[in-house]
Amino acid sequence: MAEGWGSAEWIELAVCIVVILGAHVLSRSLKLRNSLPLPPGKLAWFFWDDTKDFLRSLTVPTEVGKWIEERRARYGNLFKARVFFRLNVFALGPEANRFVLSNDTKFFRSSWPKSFRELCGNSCIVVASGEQHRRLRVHVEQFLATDAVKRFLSTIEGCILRCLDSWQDGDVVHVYPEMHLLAFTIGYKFILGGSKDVDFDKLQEHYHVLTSNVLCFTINLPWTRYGKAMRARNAIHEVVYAEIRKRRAEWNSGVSPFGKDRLSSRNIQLARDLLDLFTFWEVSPESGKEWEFTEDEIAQNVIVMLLASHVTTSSALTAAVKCLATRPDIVQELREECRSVAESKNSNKPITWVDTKKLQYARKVIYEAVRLHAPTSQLNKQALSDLEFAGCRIPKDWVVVLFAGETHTKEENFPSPEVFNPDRFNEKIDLYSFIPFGRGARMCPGEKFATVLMQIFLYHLVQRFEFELVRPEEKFVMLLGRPNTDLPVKLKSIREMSE
Ligand code: HEM
Repeated sequence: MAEGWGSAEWIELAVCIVVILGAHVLSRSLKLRNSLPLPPGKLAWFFWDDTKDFLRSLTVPTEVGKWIEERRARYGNLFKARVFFRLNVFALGPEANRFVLSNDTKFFRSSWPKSFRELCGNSCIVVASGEQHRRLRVHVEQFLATDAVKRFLSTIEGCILRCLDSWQDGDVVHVYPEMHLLAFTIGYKFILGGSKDVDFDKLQEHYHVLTSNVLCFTINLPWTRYGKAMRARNAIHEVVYAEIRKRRAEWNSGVSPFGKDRLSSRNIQLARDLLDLFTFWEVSPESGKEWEFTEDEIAQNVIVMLLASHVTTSSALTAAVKCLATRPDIVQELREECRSVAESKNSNKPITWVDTKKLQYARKVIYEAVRLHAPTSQLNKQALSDLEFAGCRIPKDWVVVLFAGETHTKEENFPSPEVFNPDRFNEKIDLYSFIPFGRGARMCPGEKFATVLMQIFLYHLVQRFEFELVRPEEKFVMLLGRPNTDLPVKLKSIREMSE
């Protein structure tokens, strides 16, 4: 047989057989994949059909949750829909949360609208993927690990006391704008150092323009939302560039707080803020780079961190005040805990890390507030390949949408879900039923920081004031991550009451 065949011909034959067999196996597995059905649901022909109703459910207080509930009743926990310009699978409940979040970055990348990506930048931690995300994440996690938060406690407390000192007996305060300013001020100091050279009011104004227009059509004209947001973003970039150059000039002259050393995991405690961390991180000599991160990468990251921290924390603080204002019994229990911590020390002394550990009821109040009113209610993850979940196929590039708010308010996950009951956190809670900070590889690295900040705020608030809602009948919901109301509350000073 095959007279005259040499070894080259035999190898060619073997390669052909392997290729044919491989193609056969691949086509079988593809057939199998394609034989799985897509999730149920109607894909509207025109993108606007579903988008307008979905948008209403995100922006009109009386419509929140309706769009999802109607489809869940029709199709179950997994359904498809064409919303915005993309194909989505809406996946509800803890099992879907587990599947997606425990495989985040492996099977999924985060999915942000074009305007967000262009305004925040592809190198910022929330948009970056793969190796770039991992590298940024290592830095951010190291910095936000307990030690940096511990060192920052007195600054957090100082800002909170200044806020509460401006509140007087009998005042009506608008909680959301107050919390927004507080969270922005603290974030600014923690992330950008709070330099006196920066015009704080201007910076805050630019942030306001950026955050209110970050989701929009990307038409860059002077009068469009995108045009305004881009100008605000460029102005913030200039502030950050100026600060980086100032610090690098000091470092070059050897007058920085860490002389001419670079920062690394060995001396990370010397970093004054997140900007130092990104600006002076050590570079491996082989890389040939002068600095680990470019000015643009640093600006993108510090800007997105300040955005991610203050928008969410201010919404969560407002939710906590709203929940407490309707439950004097819970305020009383919280007050007792706070007083007992204050009495265990000289109450004029700054709060310590050990004190915050004792504020366990305050922590449960916060968790319960973000369970009921999750600031980041929706997580969007784009499939990196064809996937299988719950007997259905999720095609590559489709976006899986998870809803924290929906999981948090289902009877099967939290009995009597509408009741504000911090004691439910006495029991162990299933990890994927409670996801206000996400889970998995992209879980919020600022959770510890945000929780401690909120504990300290509640610690001082309830020892100083009673508070009641000015408009108790008002519905309180999160619309695109912020409350639908400024939440006016009337204050009664505790000291005045006991006199
Ligand atoms: C109550 C306050 C907060 C809430 C509810 C919250 C919520 C979240 C959620 C749900 C995610 C996950 C998003 C995903 O899976 O794609 C996230 C990510 C993130 N959060 Fe927070 N966050 C809060 C405060 C903070 C603070 C104070 C900081 C910074 C100091 C921060 C920085 C970040 C960053 C950088 C990410 C992106 C992580 C990544 O993509 O790897 N957050 N946050």
